[in-house]
Amino acid sequence: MGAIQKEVVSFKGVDKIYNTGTVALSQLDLSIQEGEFISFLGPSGCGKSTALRMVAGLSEATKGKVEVFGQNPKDLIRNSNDIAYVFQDSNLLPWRTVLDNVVLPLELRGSNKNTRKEIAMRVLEMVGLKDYLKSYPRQLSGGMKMRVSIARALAAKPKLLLMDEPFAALDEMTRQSLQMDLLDIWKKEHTTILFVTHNVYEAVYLSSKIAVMSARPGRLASLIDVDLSYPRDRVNSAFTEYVDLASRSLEHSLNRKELV
Ligand SMILES: Nc1ncnc2c1ncn2[C@@H]1O[C@H](COP(=O)(O)OP(=O)(O)OP(=O)(O)O)[C@@H](O)[C@H]1O
Repeated sequence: MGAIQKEVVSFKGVDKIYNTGTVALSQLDLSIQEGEFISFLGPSGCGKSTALRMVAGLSEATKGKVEVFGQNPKDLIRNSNDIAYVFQDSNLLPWRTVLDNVVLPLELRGSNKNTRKEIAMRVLEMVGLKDYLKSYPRQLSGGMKMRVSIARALAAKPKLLLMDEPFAALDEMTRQSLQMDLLDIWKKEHTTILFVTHNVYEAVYLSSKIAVMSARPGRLASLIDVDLSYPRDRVNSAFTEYVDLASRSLEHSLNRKELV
């Protein structure tokens, strides 16, 4: 008998119309369960970031409802550390060391100095940077900065990690190495991850589920369960089949070609 799954995020009939008149999302319905690694895959401008921002309580639905752990995301963000957000840019404070950047969210929550350091060491070890505590962001490569950013997000032990194209600016080797580490972290921390990408290979490599979005206004074009064990082999034929499936679904959603 399977374990009972708990709903982490729900979009119910969500529309988002910006005050410029842009319809970013239309009738988005989606339920995300605890422990899932779900990717939003879609063309540029289809509303992926808009959807993520709503989950983070940074933007509100024009119509419909977004809930996280059954609550309004704005309230949840205000009252808990349950949600953390990692952006494409690492957003580190240049005048703070690696350690001081990572402890920042804990500092803001008022936890004591020893606890902060202990937690920071743990998460920096997880991302392979425990020897860089005293370095400044300018002394790090792009991949290392992103690792610090991920460590900072993990420091508050979030139950839900939101990631908006975090590896988009990195070279392919660095991207692949961070993808592997992220999967290890996901397994270790038992967190739920909502990941935005427009890279089909990245979505198939990482996700337990892929939400393919259609071109603007963004709707859910299809939901793909990626039934492959981890770690995944990028040259395996089953992997390639999922890449084909997701690519065709994307193409279909752009109305360029009908599904065969
Ligand atoms: N604050 C805003 N005000 C007005 N329009 C906006 C705002 N934010 C986003 N949009 C518009 O809403 C649409 C969806 O944007 P969004 O950033 O969510 O797409 P996306 O799928 O994440 O794109 P990309 O992959 O290029 O980052 C776009 O047409 C964008 O121009």
